[in-house]
Amino acid sequence: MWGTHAEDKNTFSTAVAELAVSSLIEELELTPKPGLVDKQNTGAHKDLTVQLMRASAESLWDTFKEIALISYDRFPEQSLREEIAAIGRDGEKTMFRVTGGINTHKGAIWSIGLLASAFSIGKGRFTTEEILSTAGKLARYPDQYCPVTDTNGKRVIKKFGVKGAKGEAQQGFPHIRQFSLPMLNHSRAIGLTEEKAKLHALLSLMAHLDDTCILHRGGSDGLSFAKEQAAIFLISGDFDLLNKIDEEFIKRNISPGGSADLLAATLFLDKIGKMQSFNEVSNEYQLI
Ligand SMILES: CC(C)(COP(=O)(O)OP(=O)(O)OC[C@H]1O[C@@H](n2cnc3c(N)ncnc32)[C@H](O[C@H]2O[C@H](COP(=O)(O)OP(=O)(O)OP(=O)(O)O)[C@@H](O)[C@H]2O)[C@@H]1O)[C@@H](O)C(=O)NCCC(=O)NCCS
Ligand SMILES: Nc1ncnc2[nH]cnc12
Repeated sequence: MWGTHAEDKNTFSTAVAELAVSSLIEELELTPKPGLVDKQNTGAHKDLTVQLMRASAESLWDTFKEIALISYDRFPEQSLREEIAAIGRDGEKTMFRVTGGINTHKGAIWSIGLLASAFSIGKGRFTTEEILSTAGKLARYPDQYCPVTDTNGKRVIKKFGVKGAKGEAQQGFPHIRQFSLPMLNHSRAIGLTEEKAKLHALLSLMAHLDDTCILHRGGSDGLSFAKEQAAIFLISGDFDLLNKIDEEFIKRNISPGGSADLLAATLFLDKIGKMQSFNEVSNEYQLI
């Protein structure tokens, strides 16, 4: 049953916000995640708790809804890029207010914000590939109002010559496309539980991503160690290893925050895909 354009847009955007926030919470609750906050411990983060991260995730509901609202049925173009950047920056302010200045979800606002915008541009009908490439296109427009502040990411990108969160998005999220989404689906196909499939997806990101959060805390030795440990886990398939890797990451102050954000973005796309298949089977198009 269809409503007016304004009603459809509002219903759609509410659903997008639900999907985005529930993806952040699903990532948070996935346990055991090496070096990250989860239900078992706060990983390599002395200033974070699972409650604070949940509050941060929930505070971003309006940000994702506004991004979806403003993007609905638009074209990926410079003006839209600037409009969602302004909403994203307000979202960052909200997050910092809720967390007392701690960066919990900046990378996630960026990545899921762009994907939510792309999904909304296509009014929910884009395939995963189209969402990823449209998000990449949006990210490639220059952000002329971006403040010239120094960030951990910018410092690390300059020092180590990596692409960081911006490059990942501008290239259309190659690590999601090549590693985490295929790994999630493969793990399900071989009969692993949902929890294990998501842990596989996370570790597949960690094994390949140049995570600026790890580089900032542990330099290139920290990053090489993290990638190696993730690869050892994936080859072994031994889930008990995750607790040992967690202990080691905590000792070395390693936090794969960038991989955590990309896992949340992967879960967001996965939820979209599932919802679209359900709609196809029921032979009607409805988002919620
Ligand atoms: C383009 C922006 C993402 C800004 O980028 P920049 O690199 O300058 O900013 P950072 O402040 O460093 O944040 C980038 C966050 O992205 C995550 N990340 C890292 N590597 C990757 C990667 N290869 N691919 C994807 N994502 C990645 C990472 O987020 C996680 O780490 C957080 C903690 O990091 P940090 O702040 O360094 O904190 P600590 O380690 O605790 O250090 P201390 O300071 O305490 O010592 C964690 O919370 C995760 O979120 C990076 O932090 C973008 O923000 C931007 O330009 N936005 C403008 C608005 C806009 O255009 N929006 C459009 C769509 S909404
Ligand atoms: N679970 C988590 N722990 C620490 N930092 C994060 N950034 C995003 N998710 C995170």
